[in-house]
Amino acid sequence: DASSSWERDAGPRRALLRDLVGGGGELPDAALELNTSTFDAVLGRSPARFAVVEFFASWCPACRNYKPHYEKVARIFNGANAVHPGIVVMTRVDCAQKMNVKLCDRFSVSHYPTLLWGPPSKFISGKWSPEKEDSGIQAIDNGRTAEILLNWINERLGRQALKPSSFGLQYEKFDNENTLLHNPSDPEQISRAIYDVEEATVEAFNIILHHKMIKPKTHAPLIKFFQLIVAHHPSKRCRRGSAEVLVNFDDLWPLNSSSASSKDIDIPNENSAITNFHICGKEVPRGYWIFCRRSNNETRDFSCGLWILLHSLSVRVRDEESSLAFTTICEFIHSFFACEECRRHFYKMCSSVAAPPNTTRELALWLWSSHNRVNERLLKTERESQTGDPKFPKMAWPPSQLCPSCYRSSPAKEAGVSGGGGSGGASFRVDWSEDDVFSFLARYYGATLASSYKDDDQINRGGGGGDDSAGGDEVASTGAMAVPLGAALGIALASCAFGALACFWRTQQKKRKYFRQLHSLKNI
Ligand SMILES: Cc1cc2nc3c(=O)[nH]c(=O)nc-3n(C[C@H](O)[C@H](O)[C@H](O)COP(=O)(O)OP(=O)(O)OC[C@H]3O[C@@H](n4cnc5c(N)ncnc54)[C@H](O)[C@@H]3O)c2cc1C
Repeated sequence: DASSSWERDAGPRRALLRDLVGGGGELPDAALELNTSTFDAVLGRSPARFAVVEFFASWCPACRNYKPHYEKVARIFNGANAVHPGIVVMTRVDCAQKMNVKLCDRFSVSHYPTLLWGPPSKFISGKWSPEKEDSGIQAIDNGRTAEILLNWINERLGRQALKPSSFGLQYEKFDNENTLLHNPSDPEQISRAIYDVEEATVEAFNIILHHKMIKPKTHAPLIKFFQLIVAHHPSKRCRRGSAEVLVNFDDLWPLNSSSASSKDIDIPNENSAITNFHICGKEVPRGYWIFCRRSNNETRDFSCGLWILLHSLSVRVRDEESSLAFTTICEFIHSFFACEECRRHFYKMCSSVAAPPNTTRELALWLWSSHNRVNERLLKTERESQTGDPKFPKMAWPPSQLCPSCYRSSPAKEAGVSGGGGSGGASFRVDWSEDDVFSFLARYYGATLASSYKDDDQINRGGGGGDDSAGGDEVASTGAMAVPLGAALGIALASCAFGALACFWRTQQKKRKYFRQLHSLKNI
């Protein structure tokens, strides 16, 4: 029968697979990492009857935490030491790599990680979309843990009578390593985090474009987020660059009423107008992570920078803007943070709020406590899977070294060193003094974050050059801003009200439409 023939052929399959993965098959990872140029060839040569492809993004923290689970299953089927080689080939594709963007598009990857299952031949030059049932490829809707994924695979193979019995996991014991350093953030460094905030802003925008995330239903959340960053981004060149994109938004991504809710909005191609817009200016640093720099290869940077961007926005909005800023941040993360677990959890936290924040203080504290809840959850996950950055363990934040007065009582269990634990709500069972926390956040993500921007920009990058340099400009976004974008926009921005900016933008769009109509009438 099918299962015994699989066992009989295990030897040749093993040899073939070893060949396939190269040399002695001693790969650091059991799952095969594929890219655009190897995808079809490797799957085409695979002796396996089925393939699993994990589409992930190297910046996606949830994908990193998922990797040990996926690897556990991959080790059963792939590689020289596989117990059941050649039945299923387990692969992964990094969609964050530019060269793989088209490949990921072919399989309609809209969140990470996405797991697809099917015969290898169906993947070769194949396509998949959630609406197409007949492609021979199927989404693995729940493969959250190694156990669940293996059960799913067992079930599929059982249907095909392709397995001798259910494959089991051989669990490795994870050391509960307790050697993470207690390393609270250096207060001096936060002023340099503004470069990371710029880089995260650019990265977020690139991801949105590359993943064609601008659709009829995400149009409004993106416009609102642009309005928020035009008014309150801590970096002047990001405020200026995003204002230019915002003013041209309707031309770049026209919302055709006939495309209503389902069709994609056409993504501008490489040669189109969008390449003329630089959301944070032309000189924005790339790959320069300072504050968010990782100590090993797997963590931090973009997601760390994104948090800091959100915190820096939260302390800059005005009381009367806080409710709108809250929904804007929630909708932005929900629509555009392609880390599936992250956006789901974050949205849950947004939805569980009884009433939106009414003041800057409420908004900043809500974001801070939500971040601490994420820290608390991840502290446990990262310890179990050893996927955290050992130099930057998750902790109840701010640690007492940064803000002693934030702690009402002695922070015995602070900083996650003791395991944090705690079931109850925000933040590691710390008795916080919220007034002090707010003052600290306002200082830390407000003035301190922007404090050395000017000097650093001039000294470290020779001023960045030209208009895009943040160099001789005032940095703080709150209060009056003068962005040289023409009188009308200048007036709207000078009022620096994010709500007013929304009104202005609508008026501006109407005016543009009116002039366009006038122009076409003249042509007639
Ligand atoms: C909105 C959002 C939701 C996320 N959800 C998930 C998830 O569900 N699962 C997952 O695996 N990953 C999630 N992540 C990623 C995760 O939170 C971290 O960003 C990632 O693990 C990198 O951690 P880090 O050590 O750089 O510190 P980060 O948590 O990224 O924090 C960056 C910096 O912010 C400061 N900070 C820390 N805590 C606070 C706080 N409470 N308030 C203010 N400042 C603080 C510290 O200086 C820290 O270095 C999410 C990220 C974002 C932006």
